[in-house]
Amino acid sequence: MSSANKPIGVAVLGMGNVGTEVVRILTENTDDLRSRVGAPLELRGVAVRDLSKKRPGVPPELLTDDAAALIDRDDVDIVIELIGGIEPPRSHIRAALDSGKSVVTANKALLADYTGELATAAADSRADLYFEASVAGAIPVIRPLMQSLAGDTVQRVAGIVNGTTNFILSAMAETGADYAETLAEAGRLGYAEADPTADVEGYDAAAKAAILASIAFHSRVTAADVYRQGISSITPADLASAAKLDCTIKLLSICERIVEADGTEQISARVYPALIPLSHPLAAVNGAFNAVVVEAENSGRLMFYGQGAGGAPTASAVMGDVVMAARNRVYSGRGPLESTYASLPVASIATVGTRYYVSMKVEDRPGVLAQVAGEFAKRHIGIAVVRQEGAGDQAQLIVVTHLAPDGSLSETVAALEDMDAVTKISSVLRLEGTDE
Ligand SMILES: NC(=O)C1=CN([C@@H]2O[C@H](COP(=O)(O)OP(=O)(O)OC[C@H]3O[C@@H](n4cnc5c(N)ncnc54)[C@H](O)[C@@H]3O)[C@@H](O)[C@H]2O)C=CC1
Ligand SMILES: N[C@@H](CC=O)C(=O)O
Ligand code: NA
Repeated sequence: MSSANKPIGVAVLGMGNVGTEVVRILTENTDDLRSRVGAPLELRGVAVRDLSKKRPGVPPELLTDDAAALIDRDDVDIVIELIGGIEPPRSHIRAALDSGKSVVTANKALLADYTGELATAAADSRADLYFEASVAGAIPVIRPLMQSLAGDTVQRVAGIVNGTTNFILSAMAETGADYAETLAEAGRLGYAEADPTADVEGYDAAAKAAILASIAFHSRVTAADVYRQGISSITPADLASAAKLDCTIKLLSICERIVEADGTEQISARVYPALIPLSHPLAAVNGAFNAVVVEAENSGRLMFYGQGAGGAPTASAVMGDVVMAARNRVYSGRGPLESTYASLPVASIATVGTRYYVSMKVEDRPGVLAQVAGEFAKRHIGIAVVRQEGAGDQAQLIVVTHLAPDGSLSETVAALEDMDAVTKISSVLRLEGTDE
């Protein structure tokens, strides 16, 4: 048998939402995959946690609960990690890479903090580490950033990168659906993480922002570098208020190159729910769909859109990586290596400027509006819109600002909280996607 025909042995770790679909594609599409790779892709085994669970369509002799032994087999060339979380995936991936096996993973939580370690292990043993599925599910975004845009200078990567929260916010905005029920449905549909706190508190989107920023800006950004705020405090009242301003609310992930007047550069990486105008392209991204807008110096603006979560869409991205890794083994190629030469520092959120929406309960009496406006004016924050909703005890004052530094806005909110006439700060949200 020539080396071009030698089978490539594949091991799958984890058979949940994504693993089940990957095993299905590997077993259903063997002929096409063989033609595309240039050699048969042979499934050697599937590591699962519970051997007693029925797995229709999977030959029982392929199932094992000993992932380490499966990885160690001589006839395994590519390890597909779909367990999720830090351990045991980190140890399994290290074991595979250290022994020269290629790894494909969808594990953004792990990559956000350990890409450095894993990429070094891959480089040392000349193995490949692919992770297209880790950001925005089916949407090709890692490969475009790492390869297609490798000759350009990326300025901004921003968008919606968490399907679960987008599914929840879309349902709340469209039908007034209940937050908890919609989250449970996202779990049933295979969108949510094993612990959905990762989704709703923005950890998942922050991990993805860290991965995107690292690649886009050739630097090492970890999850802890990303400013993060989730959607658990967004209320139906916020969405209704946003609608009155011709806006909707989306959980945004924003990675930007900040260039100071003296030419020094920093990265801003942040995740938060924000109002965006209904006319903005991201406002039309609903359900578990994701969209990523990339702006680079020479390419201009590029928009990537598609299914950001779910078993089959995510498996599509995993399988694209598996074919790449397999071809590299057949034809002695190499996948792209980590690039961190720029080592740009990450800016503090306090220095980042955005527009704000502040909603507060105030006493309904003369002079309050002037007092509130005065606190914004003291810190040189311009007000674009002031609106009162309701009256008496229910009076709600909405203030939308012009561009303001995060630090000044935080000081203003603290001062408003101290005012007798302000009984409650109901929400402080950012407003993105407008011209100023
Ligand atoms: N579900 C989705 O839409 C997407 C998921 N991902 C990522 O893909 C990975 C897998 O996600 P899902 O399939 O949704 O998770 P899941 O929780 O449905 O599946 C994980 C599976 O791994 C099994 N498992 C746990 N410990 C194990 C062990 N020690 N050995 C073998 N199996 C073990 C669990 O029993 C479970 O069946 C995660 O890293 C997730 O963040 C990435 C993009 C989208
Ligand atoms: N839980 C994640 C799954 C895909 O990455 C999400 O909802 O986006
Ligand atoms: Na992707």
